[in-house]
Amino acid sequence: MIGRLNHVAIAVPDLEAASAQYRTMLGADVGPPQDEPDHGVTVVFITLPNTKIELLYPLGAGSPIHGFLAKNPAGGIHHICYEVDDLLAARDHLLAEGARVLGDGAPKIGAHGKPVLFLHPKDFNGCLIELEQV
Ligand SMILES: C[C@@H](C(=O)O)C(=O)SCCNC(=O)CCNC(=O)[C@H](O)C(C)(C)COP(=O)(O)OP(=O)(O)OC[C@H]1O[C@@H](n2cnc3c(N)ncnc32)[C@H](O)[C@@H]1OP(=O)(O)O
Ligand SMILES: [Co+2]
Repeated sequence: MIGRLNHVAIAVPDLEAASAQYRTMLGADVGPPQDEPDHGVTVVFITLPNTKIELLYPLGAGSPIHGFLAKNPAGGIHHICYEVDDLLAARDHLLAEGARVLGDGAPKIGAHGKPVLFLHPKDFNGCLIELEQV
């Protein structure tokens, strides 16, 4: 069911510093900050030859990454995103298997303009999973 790795997301305490570090120290192709108010985050995408890195910074008081950054003040890997062909079929399969789909179960439009869903980290070995329909 899951296909390619779309991105690995890293929550960071300073988006500008992290962007500059990837650009100058690691020599990466770093995009501009992009506010995602529906998701409560500002994101910066870094394009690698085989996948993307998503730097995450909280946006607004209700950001879902506030708790994570409080527990990990230096930042840390926040989620990984796998591509799927049919997000609703994937969701229904996962629910039938007993996995928890976060939020109300309805896909939201993600940072790439495609529908996304998140799966509870406690159901997947401590790793928050995002599924993106491609
Ligand atoms: C723009 C878009 C895109 O790419 O298109 C994005 O990625 S938006 C990316 C941001 N959006 C999201 O993350 C949406 C889905 N996320 C959520 O709904 C939330 O962040 C939850 C995953 C439910 C966590 O919420 P919250 O931190 O309030 O819950 P909590 O403190 O009660 O945490 C429950 C337990 O899960 C752990 N926990 C929390 N966040 C975690 C993470 N990212 N990875 C692994 N474990 C995590 C906590 O340490 C805690 O474990 P212990 O009990 O053992 O201490
Ligand atoms: Co993401």
